[in-house]
Amino acid sequence: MTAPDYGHSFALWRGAAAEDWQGYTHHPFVEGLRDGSLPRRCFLNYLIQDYVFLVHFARAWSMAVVKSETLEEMKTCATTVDALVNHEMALHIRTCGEAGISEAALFNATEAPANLAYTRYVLDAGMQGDFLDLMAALLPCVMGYAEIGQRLAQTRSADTPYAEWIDTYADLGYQKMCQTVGAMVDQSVARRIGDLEHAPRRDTLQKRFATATRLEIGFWQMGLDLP
Ligand SMILES: Cc1ncc(CN)c(N)n1
Repeated sequence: MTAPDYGHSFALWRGAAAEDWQGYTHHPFVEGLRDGSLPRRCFLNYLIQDYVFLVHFARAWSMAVVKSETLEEMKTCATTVDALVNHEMALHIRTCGEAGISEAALFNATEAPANLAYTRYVLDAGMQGDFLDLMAALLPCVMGYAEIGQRLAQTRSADTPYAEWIDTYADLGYQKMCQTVGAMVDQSVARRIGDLEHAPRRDTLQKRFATATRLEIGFWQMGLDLP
């Protein structure tokens, strides 16, 4: 399988967080989506939480619009907000709707602690830091699902009931968005701090990426550990 190109900064951050990245992208929840063994109630509970997650993630990407320094950054971040609220969430609304869960119920769902911790961590990264702090905390979410979607589309069981979920993230449109975001982050890094590998902020940014990656693991785990 050829590794998709999501940019140099992402590749550095991902490489330095390799063990956590593996734990995130190959979590038992993900394997359950791939082979179809994930219980339906776990999937629905995850989707409910993920709807709320996406609401707050859209807020974080909106903050990135505010913290942009160029029109190009602004456009890419605004497009990502649109992709989250108008496209990705459609999957959640449709699938939960088929299970009798209304959109109002999704919007008003009580956030699980792992969900709350993750989204507020990212929002805080943006409030305390700058555009790059925000990007380092946001990339595991965006690129991780792109990697998972691509791998699962190629290796899933023919009869997994989670094909629609997998296709949402394997989709060319989603993959292209990740490449655009990855290229933007490379330019944003170069513009603000030059060579990432030798920048004084290298470790801080790396830490933000690694923390968000571990919070993704916690999110999957929440999906398995039903209340
Ligand atoms: C928790 C989580 N992480 C990432 C994604 C992909 N946008 C998502 N929907 N949910």
